[in-house]
Amino acid sequence: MSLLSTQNMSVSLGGHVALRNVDFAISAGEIVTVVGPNGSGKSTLLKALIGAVRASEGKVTRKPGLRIGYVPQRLHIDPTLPLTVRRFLSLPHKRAEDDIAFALARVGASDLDDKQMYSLSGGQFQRVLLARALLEKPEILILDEPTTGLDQPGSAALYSLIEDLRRETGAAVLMVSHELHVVMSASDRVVCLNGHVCCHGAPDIVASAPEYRALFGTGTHGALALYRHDHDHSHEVDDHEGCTHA
Ligand SMILES: Nc1ncnc2c1ncn2[C@@H]1O[C@H](COP(=O)(O)OP(=O)(O)OP(=O)(O)O)[C@@H](O)[C@H]1O
Repeated sequence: MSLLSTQNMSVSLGGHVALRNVDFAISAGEIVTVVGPNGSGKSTLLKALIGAVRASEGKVTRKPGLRIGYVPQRLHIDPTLPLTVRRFLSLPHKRAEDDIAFALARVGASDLDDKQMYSLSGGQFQRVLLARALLEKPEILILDEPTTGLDQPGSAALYSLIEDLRRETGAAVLMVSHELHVVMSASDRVVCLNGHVCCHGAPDIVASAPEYRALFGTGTHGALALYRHDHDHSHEVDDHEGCTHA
């Protein structure tokens, strides 16, 4: 059974159709990456899956009682608000000190617990958000462009941490990313969005799909070949429906 899925889902935001007729599913333990141009509905898909925005048509199905750890694309913290990392991790639910210490240690951020949230670097902030997601003991981690604002070594370290967490906890990972060559190599499946699902499937299949190339060009293909890992498991059937370009 899928952890999360959508059936023929459309989402309208302020009269604008951000997503239409999306069929999507993610199963336990999978790493699925969502790619697509700016404004193609990637964040909207994630928000619909966690229930933060409503489907205007179709539906979203969640495994009953599903524990989700969500890392948003942006989180504005008022710089005038004194808020330590430890206190932040206890909002909105009070958390046990031990759980907070464990989550921070797990993301390599134990030394940050007394720091003010506004004083964190981009990479430290992302790790704290990941620690907060881990406090949910998630069956699925949902990450919206987790490496935004990080330099190349910083994003490589974060992706490697995400893979370690998946291996250790068995949690599925659903993320949005623009770093195609790195992320696609570490994903079981890639979903390419452009207001609807342009194509999806194993990274190499998507990278060579005409719909994907029409959106992203052919430049990443060589890099993908370099970074690709070997698959010893099977994938869903690929869907090559047509893609409309605005
Ligand atoms: N609250 C809103 N009201 C109206 N339109 C919205 C709203 N939120 C998002 N949109 C529009 O919906 C579309 C999809 O937005 P979304 O943030 O999901 O795209 P995205 O693929 O995540 O983009 P990016 O790569 O820039 O983060 C965009 O055209 C955006 O302008």
